Amino acid sequence: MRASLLQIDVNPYESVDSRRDRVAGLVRAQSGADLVVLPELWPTGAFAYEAFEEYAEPLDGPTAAVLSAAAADASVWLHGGSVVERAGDGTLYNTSLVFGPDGRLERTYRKIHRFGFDKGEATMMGGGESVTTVALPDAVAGLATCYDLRFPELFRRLTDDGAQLLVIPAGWPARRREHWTLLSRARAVENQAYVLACCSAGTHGGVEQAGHSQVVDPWGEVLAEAGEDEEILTVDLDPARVAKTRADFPVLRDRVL
Ligand SMILES: NC(=O)CCC(=O)C(=O)O
Repeated sequence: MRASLLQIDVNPYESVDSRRDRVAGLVRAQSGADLVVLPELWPTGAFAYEAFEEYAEPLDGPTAAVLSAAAADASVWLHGGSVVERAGDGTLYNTSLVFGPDGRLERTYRKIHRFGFDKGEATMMGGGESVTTVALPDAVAGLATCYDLRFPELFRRLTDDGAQLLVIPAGWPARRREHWTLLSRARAVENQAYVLACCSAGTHGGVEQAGHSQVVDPWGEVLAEAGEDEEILTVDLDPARVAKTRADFPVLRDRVL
């Protein structure tokens, strides 16, 4: 199973429309992959709070349309990172969209843990309530977004629900980069699962992004790690390694709580 993580530069040097077109072109170029992953809130950047209202969109909005077409053209599963969703009642959510290779929207996930303490998404957005997995042809993927990474109980729930890959789009700040790479590895080791952690690059809303997207195997080995600039990581995964790791070193079996 081949996965491509697109570490997109979210600097505000291009409009949201041009970025959508550029990202769609990058997705179309990944036709050899089985799964393509984008970062959190890549159209605006995760810290461009002032742009959230303007670019909020329904689940069949402009970003979904562009991603659906790109997934179908490349014939790939596409985890489209996340968008600012405007729900029917007007509430905003940080919502991930997963498309199948025919361009159909197969799954959505509303970020459960909102970041921002007393501002930002914590006050502007609603929190998701559903722990969400999606069955890909070769593996079950568990969905989480950025700040969710700090909450191991979510990942244990995903593992209990059958997740073999933990897919985490993010807009993680560079000033906490050590936490990003450390926690990504920790979630892989403690759940004996692949972690596909896809961050953005660049600076927006005054926040420099961590980059350093990485793919970690079920033993905690980093198979690939990006630098700080826009970059594409392409990695071959063997989902059978998840079952083998869990059988050879059965810590999940030995849980007490
Ligand atoms: N976009 C986010 O969720 C940021 C999370 C973050 O900055 C942190 O956990 O640290």
